[in-house]
Amino acid sequence: TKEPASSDEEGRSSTSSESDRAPAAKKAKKDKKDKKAKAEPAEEPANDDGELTASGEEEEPADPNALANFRISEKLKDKLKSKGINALFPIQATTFALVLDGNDLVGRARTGQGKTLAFVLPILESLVNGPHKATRRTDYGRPPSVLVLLPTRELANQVHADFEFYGGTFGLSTCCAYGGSPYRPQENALRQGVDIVVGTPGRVKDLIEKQKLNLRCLKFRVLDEADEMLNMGFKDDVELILGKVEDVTKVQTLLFSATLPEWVKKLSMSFLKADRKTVDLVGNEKMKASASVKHLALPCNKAARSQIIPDIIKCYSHGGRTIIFTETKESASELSSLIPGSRALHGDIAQAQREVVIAGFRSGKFLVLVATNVAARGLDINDVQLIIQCEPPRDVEAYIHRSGRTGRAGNTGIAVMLFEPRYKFGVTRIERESGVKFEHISAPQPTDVAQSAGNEAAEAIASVSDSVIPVFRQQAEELLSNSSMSAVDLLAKALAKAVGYTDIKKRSLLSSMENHTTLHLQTGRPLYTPS
Ligand SMILES: Nc1ncnc2c1ncn2[C@@H]1O[C@H](COP(=O)(O)OP(=O)(O)OP(=O)(O)O)[C@@H](O)[C@H]1O
Repeated sequence: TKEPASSDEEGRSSTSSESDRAPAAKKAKKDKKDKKAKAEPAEEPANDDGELTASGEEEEPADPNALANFRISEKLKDKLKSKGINALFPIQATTFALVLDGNDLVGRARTGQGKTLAFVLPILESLVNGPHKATRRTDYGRPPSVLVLLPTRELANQVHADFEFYGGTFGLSTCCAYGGSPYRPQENALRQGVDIVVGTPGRVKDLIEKQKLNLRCLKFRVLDEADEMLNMGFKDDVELILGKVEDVTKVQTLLFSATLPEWVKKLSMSFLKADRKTVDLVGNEKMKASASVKHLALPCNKAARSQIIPDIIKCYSHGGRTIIFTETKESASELSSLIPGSRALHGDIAQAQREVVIAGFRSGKFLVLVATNVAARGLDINDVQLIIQCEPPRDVEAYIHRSGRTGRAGNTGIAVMLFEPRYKFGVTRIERESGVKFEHISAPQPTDVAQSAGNEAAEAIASVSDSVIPVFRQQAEELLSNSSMSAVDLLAKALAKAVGYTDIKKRSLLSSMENHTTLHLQTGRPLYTPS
């Protein structure tokens, strides 16, 4: 298998048939947008199996993407509403009927636009109320009806959780099959029979070869983030798994990603039916990365990274979560040891520990994750406000997916990319290939950072109980009477000390090095060099 912990996992508007064809930190205020999807062609309401209704009355009738306008059963609608989902996002609205009506599909939309539910919802409806209802097995020991392949274990877990949550409402069972975890529970579940298997290619291949996983009753196979599976060396495994399905006419194949490089196109030509549909909500638009993310570039020497990153976090994370991406596992571990309160995540960390780290980050036990590309794809974690990339990544897809961990589901976010001043061409390359227009900023100056820390300290004072006053009053009075300063100046000093400042240092605007000063020289007349 290619999944041992050592193999690092760093590793969409037109619908057509393929056969046819430093700004000041204060300025960067978080503004939550309306999460509602904007108008995309919605389907005709339909009735199915007596369970589905399409009254349109309980939703906002004006919204063509309201749940009521789709063949979604009441049970599932209730589940969606319990998560605050009242309308489909454009990628979901555009693909729903295509999948439910039995088509193979290639779906592409920018990061954070809801591609997961774009396949989860129609698959569930198809199995329970749609075309696959009649032939779906429900007996003990049944082989799965759905196989979803994803590049990383964390992502497999996340998609598994969605299928469990939404599929559970119909009594469908799901098994998550990924490497680095014991075989036994996965094999037991498969022996008893499951409806949906979500997994990473290495482990899925192993289970097939050990004859624990049988694909003969498959109705759906889904490839999510297919290009990353190629990057991680899963090409052969993916092709082998797809090739295991004997009667491809009975299987629907769905392929979703925010990026569609060449291999993915080839894959879709070889494994999807000739009359497959393509829904590409990115298309030839220049901007391939998330448009709800503010993309910033900041010059920073390698040596200054650990000094500057905490300050970037203070200025731009607005108290939310931050993910820092490094190019190597070593630098992820090293940087995390230098940034207080952060944890590392990469492919050399044991699987059980990786799960603890992700769970801790999701629940807010710690707010800064230092990760390799293992966290670049698909991860959907609430309130990630800031992404920092320590250097321009080698390929543009990595930039698009990493920066897409923020600004999800209609929210905004900030992505800061650091670069060595002498390698500025890396920024130009990402700009050219992704369509992102970076705003160039310089390192937050210590005064900016101190100011935002001071604001926090001033807010924190409100939470201090009055019980401290009698204890500290005498010192405060002595301080005031012995000093020539005003009470306000003394309080300012006390605030500074409370947030750890005894002095304000300068920082270079060019390299972010501390105690370096940037000089801007101008002459009144042209200078000619001997050359
Ligand atoms: N119709 C909807 N209304 C509101 N929120 C939604 C809707 N659909 C999905 N979401 C939420 O949007 C977030 C992003 O969804 P998802 O992870 O599927 O995005 P994605 O397109 O797969 O992104 P990526 O390319 O990064 O994997 C999730 O938190 C999801 O719950």
